[in-house]
Amino acid sequence: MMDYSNYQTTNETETVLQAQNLDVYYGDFKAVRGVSLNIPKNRVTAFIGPSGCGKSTILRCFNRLNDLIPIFRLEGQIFYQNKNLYDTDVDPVEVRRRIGMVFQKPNPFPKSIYENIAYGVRVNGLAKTKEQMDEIVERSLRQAAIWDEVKDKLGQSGFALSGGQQQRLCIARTVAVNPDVVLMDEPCASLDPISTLAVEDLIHELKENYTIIIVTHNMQQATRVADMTAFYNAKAIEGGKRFGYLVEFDDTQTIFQNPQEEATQQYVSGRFG
Ligand SMILES: Nc1ncnc2c1ncn2[C@@H]1O[C@H](COP(=O)(O)OP(=O)(O)OP(=O)(O)O)[C@@H](O)[C@H]1O
Repeated sequence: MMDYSNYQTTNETETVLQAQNLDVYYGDFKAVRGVSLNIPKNRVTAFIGPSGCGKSTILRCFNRLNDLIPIFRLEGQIFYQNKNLYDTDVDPVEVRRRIGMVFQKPNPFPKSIYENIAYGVRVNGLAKTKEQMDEIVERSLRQAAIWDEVKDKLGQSGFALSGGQQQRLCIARTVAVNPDVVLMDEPCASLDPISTLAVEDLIHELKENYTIIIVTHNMQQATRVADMTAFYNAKAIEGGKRFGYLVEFDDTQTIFQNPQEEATQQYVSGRFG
């Protein structure tokens, strides 16, 4: 298996997250094997690959979200700014503030638009006054390119928005607590094409301030939004199970136009399986 932990990208930049020889187990089942890669700062990295190759599993390892699954176990290391994320003195709640997550289905809180943003800001003690809170709410909604659509109805329920607006509200909620990294697990999977383009435009803008990792099944989307692309594959083992592994990680253009591995070539050209 290829080891990309020392891989230098052509868009050379600082590394924010580094996975080293990552194995992930669900109970006795080793779902992901031997993943090593560096995630570059202020870039968009896409994870692509067939169903079950472990894209979401690996993504969730980066903010310790799998800790919530009792049978989950990880071997190997993940370093976040050179600190092992799984060290015993690391607080997973603080990890999830600094490494935020946007899910496949928009999941606003059953609260007002304003409160969807204010809640996390308040819990994290990031606003001292009402004015500061108002400022953070506005700035976050502006960053998520939804301010103009909601500024006159901040008191209305988040559920009253369209799916695409709800997803941008969830992105605003994520950036409101000043993360470094935003993980996105198929963020456009439940959106129509217009909303998808709005979220993709937003991803372009967000990378100025944040590092983004996006899982996507849509290869055009990877070519539109990602600087780097990691292609994972799944290999069959005894008992009808499959494990996921990293096949190739490179600039998006190289992955789509001139990959090193035959399997990558087949996947990106749609000749797969
Ligand atoms: N909570 C869980 N408990 C047990 N096994 C799990 C759990 N979550 C994922 N798996 C297994 O881990 C493997 C990787 O799943 P994962 O969802 O990470 O893949 P994926 O590439 O994101 O797939 P998809 O593209 O279909 O979302 C699969 O074999 C899956 O069945």
